[in-house]
Amino acid sequence: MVEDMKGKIRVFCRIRPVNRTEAAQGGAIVVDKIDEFSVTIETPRGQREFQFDKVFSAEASQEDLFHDTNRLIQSAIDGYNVCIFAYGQTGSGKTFTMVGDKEQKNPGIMPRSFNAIFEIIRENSAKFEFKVSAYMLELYNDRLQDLFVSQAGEAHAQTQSHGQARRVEIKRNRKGVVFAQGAETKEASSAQELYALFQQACANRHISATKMNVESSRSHLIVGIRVESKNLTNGSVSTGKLSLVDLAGSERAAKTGAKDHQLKEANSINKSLSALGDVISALSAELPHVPYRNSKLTQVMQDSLGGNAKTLMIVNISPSEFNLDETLTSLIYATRVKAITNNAQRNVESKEIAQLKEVIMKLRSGQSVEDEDV
Ligand SMILES: Nc1ncnc2c1ncn2[C@@H]1O[C@H](COP(=O)(O)OP(=O)(O)OP(=O)(O)O)[C@@H](O)[C@H]1O
Repeated sequence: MVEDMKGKIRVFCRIRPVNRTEAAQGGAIVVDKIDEFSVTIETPRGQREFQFDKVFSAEASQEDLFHDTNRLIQSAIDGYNVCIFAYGQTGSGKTFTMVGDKEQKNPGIMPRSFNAIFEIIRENSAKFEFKVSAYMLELYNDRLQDLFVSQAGEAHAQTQSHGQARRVEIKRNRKGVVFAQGAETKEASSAQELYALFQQACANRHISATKMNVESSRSHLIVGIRVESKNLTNGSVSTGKLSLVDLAGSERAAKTGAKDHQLKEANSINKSLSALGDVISALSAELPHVPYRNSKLTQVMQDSLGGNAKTLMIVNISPSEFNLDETLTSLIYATRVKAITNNAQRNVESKEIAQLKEVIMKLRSGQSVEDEDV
């Protein structure tokens, strides 16, 4: 059974507090939240106003933001394909929003989602049986890295298997849901376990960044959580996916003074983000061809943009005059995303289909099948 729900991608705008560099420069504050849905920006050519599904001021807490995000976690458990992603220039607060601060005094959407998933599971455990599994990837210079495979481990595996590192490839199933073929998927039975997996992934991300002598925030971080729930009354099985994406910064190379490998990296980030921009333009203009295949990032996000997902974009911006150009660009970009329509579908299979799939799995793995299995 598939339940359809057409809807626009929702876009939140979050303004971060003025930082020390900006304060030291003494630049003016040019961004203002004028009501719950509107933000203005003072440009040399006059004031411009932008509307979003919600605007969060610099005073908004992580709880405030999650309060408005929480419903999507329930949707993922109900069998929808959900994507939440943060977009914005470097230092605009994407990682703060998605992950939180380093000490986790102010956890962001990812750790809060882990807790919320298992809270909902606990509340429904009398009627449903749940299975939660996750994959965690980073995308750097258009290369996908499985964050459950440590760099050191991979180097070892490469020598062991004559240089054959496992490749992660982005594929789509019959229903158009994206999955990462070749990526390790790990099960978690509590929020703590899921968070421990996330920490392991972050540690591997850090190792890989150090080896390449780059900041880990120069890569895109993709966390995919699959929630399978079996209705104990009628045996139907629903499968939802929650994708949480912390994109790399969107600033121009010229301003940051990037050189050599930094330039290559900035170009690659710009390439993937501009491919994302092209996809967004094509979708918002309802063009017949959408160039998803132009980068790995757009392939990863294919089902979240114009696909079958319920998607939320959080555009993070700086309030300061110093970042005026980038902020304006981000706001224009986010406005285009708002125009994209997705067709959210709930993935539920009847008891009979779920049983048949189990039988096929057993047969494929060489197990015997009993009469009562069919
Ligand atoms: N809403 C906020 N409240 C308090 N501090 C914030 C907020 N947003 C961002 N910060 C702080 O600003 C700094 C930069 O934020 P963050 O690292 O999240 O930016 P980013 O957009 O992820 O940058 P990059 O693209 O380089 O990864 C961090 O020290 C972060 O803790």
